[in-house]
Amino acid sequence: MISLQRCCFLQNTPSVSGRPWGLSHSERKGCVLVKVALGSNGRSGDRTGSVLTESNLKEAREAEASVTDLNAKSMVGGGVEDVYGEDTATEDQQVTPWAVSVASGYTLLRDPHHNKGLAFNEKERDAHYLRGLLPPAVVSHDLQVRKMMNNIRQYQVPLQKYMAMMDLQERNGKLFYKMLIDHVEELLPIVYTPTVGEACQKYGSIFKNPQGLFISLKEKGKVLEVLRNWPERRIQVIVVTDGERILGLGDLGCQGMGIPVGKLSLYTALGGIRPSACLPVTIDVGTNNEELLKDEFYIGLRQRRATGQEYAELLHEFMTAVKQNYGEKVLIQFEDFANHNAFDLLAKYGSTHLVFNDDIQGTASVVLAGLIAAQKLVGKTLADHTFLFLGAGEAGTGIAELIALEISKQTNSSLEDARKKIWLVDSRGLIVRDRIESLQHFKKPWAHRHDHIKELVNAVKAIKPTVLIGTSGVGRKFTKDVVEAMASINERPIILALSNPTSQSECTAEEAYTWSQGRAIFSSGSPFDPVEYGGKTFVPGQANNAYIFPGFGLGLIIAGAIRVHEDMLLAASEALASQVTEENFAKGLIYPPFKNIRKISAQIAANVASKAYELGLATRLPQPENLVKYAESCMFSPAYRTYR
Ligand SMILES: NC(=O)C1=CN([C@@H]2O[C@H](COP(=O)(O)OP(=O)(O)OC[C@H]3O[C@@H](n4cnc5c(N)ncnc54)[C@H](OP(=O)(O)O)[C@@H]3O)[C@@H](O)[C@H]2O)C=CC1
Ligand SMILES: CC(=O)C(=O)O
Ligand SMILES: [Mg+2]
Repeated sequence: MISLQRCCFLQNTPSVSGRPWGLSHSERKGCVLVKVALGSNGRSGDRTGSVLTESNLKEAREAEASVTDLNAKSMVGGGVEDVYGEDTATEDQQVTPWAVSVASGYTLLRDPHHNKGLAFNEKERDAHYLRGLLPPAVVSHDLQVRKMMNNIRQYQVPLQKYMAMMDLQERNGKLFYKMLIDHVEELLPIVYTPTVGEACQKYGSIFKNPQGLFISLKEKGKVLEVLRNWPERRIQVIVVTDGERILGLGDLGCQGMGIPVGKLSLYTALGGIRPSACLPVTIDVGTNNEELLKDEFYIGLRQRRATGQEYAELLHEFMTAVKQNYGEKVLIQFEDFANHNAFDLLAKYGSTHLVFNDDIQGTASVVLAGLIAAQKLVGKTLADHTFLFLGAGEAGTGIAELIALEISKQTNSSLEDARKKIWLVDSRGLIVRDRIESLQHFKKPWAHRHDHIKELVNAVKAIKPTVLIGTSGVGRKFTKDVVEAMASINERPIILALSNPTSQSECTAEEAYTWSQGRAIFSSGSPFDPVEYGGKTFVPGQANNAYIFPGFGLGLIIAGAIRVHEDMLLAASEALASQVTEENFAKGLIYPPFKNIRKISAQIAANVASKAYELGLATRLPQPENLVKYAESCMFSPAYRTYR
């Protein structure tokens, strides 16, 4: 049967009568209703497949005709009859949420997947009932980008730029992605760190339309149904957070949604995954953030975080439902979970699902790439270095473990031996053997024999690291003393201040270069502008997992990988390191610029896919001959399509 009661989008509906929207103009006249074929259980049928068939089209037309009749009752005396009862409706009066679904005319202009705005050509304006809905000018995609960039640049406040970009994403997806691809270095700090951090802090106030799925404790027992409410069926990548450790900003509860949304827009712009294949998810189990719990604009569950069995059950239901709904090969990226859950989730689902923890694994891969590249600048192999971390959580121990793995492979030594050159400091000081009993499990491998040291500067003086890495989530911990100590030990100290957003960075680029008299090789998690020091310009690099996860995910997808393996992380690091050019090295950079990121992502994807084939974890057979070309050919293009 045809129902007027349910809302669904027909933009993916295969053409009926050769037209993309299914109904003729006369059929659409006054069209304001959704036409959804209901299954026997009353649920809508395949919402992305052929919703309208020839047999139910007749019914749809009849249904529409009855509405056209209603619309015809416009009153002559200036008023229009309130046929929908909108003027008289009150909250306690039950009404049906009728909605529009046909992607042509006014609706087409509001469909972000197909809207082209002023770029609709004359023929399309005729064929798709756009006449009068647009001003006469027809402009190119490029001009649209120039205009939007001009608009965005007028805003002084980064959050305004962020909101303008989110509005654009909802209005015209292809324009959003073209802008992001063409101006990646300028826009990355807006849609991603640091601005996305502020957006999450204020997400309740700026929230307009759902950009992803919210799965809260209220949905326990119904997660599969919730997944089915998402309009797209062919999901390939899910980024999921529970909002407990959003960047270095702590527990932002449900408002962490900005992170999966931002990460997935990078999956598309940087890694070429189709936007419709991306699903942002926030699991809401409450928040321990008292300010948010008191905030009238907070959009999440107003309760303290569920833990233990209640937490585990919701997560398990989600993981099971994802596999059931999207199959074995959907990639689930865990993002910004607190470390007391992150390691356990990765271990629990690593053998049953295609899962990847970006904070543990993606960060590790990007830092290892930078260190491999840095060999050219400092003339040392990885095994020649001594590493000291401030912060021994997901990022810190994740990076440490991958460095140790690479050293052990390079030197043919055991992992235990390789770990000996790596030291970590947490909030209580240097991690040493005496503390082993009280350490969380992921810190234990790093508890080497040494006297207890509380202060970082003293740890630097005692351990004499050649590489100092900040993963504490706490800003300004690389003080003048600390940087000067690094500079007194090393001709070219490697200093990576990875914590995000900028406010949490362990030091600024200016501090690193100034306090080391311009000798530091510096990169940070959030971007810093170039710095003038001693008559020279220093260009800081950005050590951010955004270099890795888009290409990594693309590699898994093109190979049809079913599991993530640590050797794939090493393969991604090698690919990224190999993209650093002599020109980059000459500027002191250990990462290539983001402006070439799609090319870089294709290289990473090819290396990761190749490793998946080698490990027998790939299911897409036969293996494409040229994986780089294949990866490039699979990438989403933001070019407009021409409509019949
Ligand atoms: N650049 C990038 O690509 C990435 C950056 N990050 C950033 O790294 C930061 C940390 O993330 P993550 O590892 O997941 O967080 P975790 O919470 O897992 O780890 C934080 C670690 O820092 C330690 N710490 C906290 N305060 C201090 C302090 N004052 N002195 C010394 N150590 C301290 C904690 O110690 P204790 O264990 O004692 O509490 C803990 O070991 C965040 O800001 C995040 O944004 C994360 C992933 C990627
Ligand atoms: C970059 C990132 O993943 C983080 O800061 O958490
Ligand atoms: Mg993260």
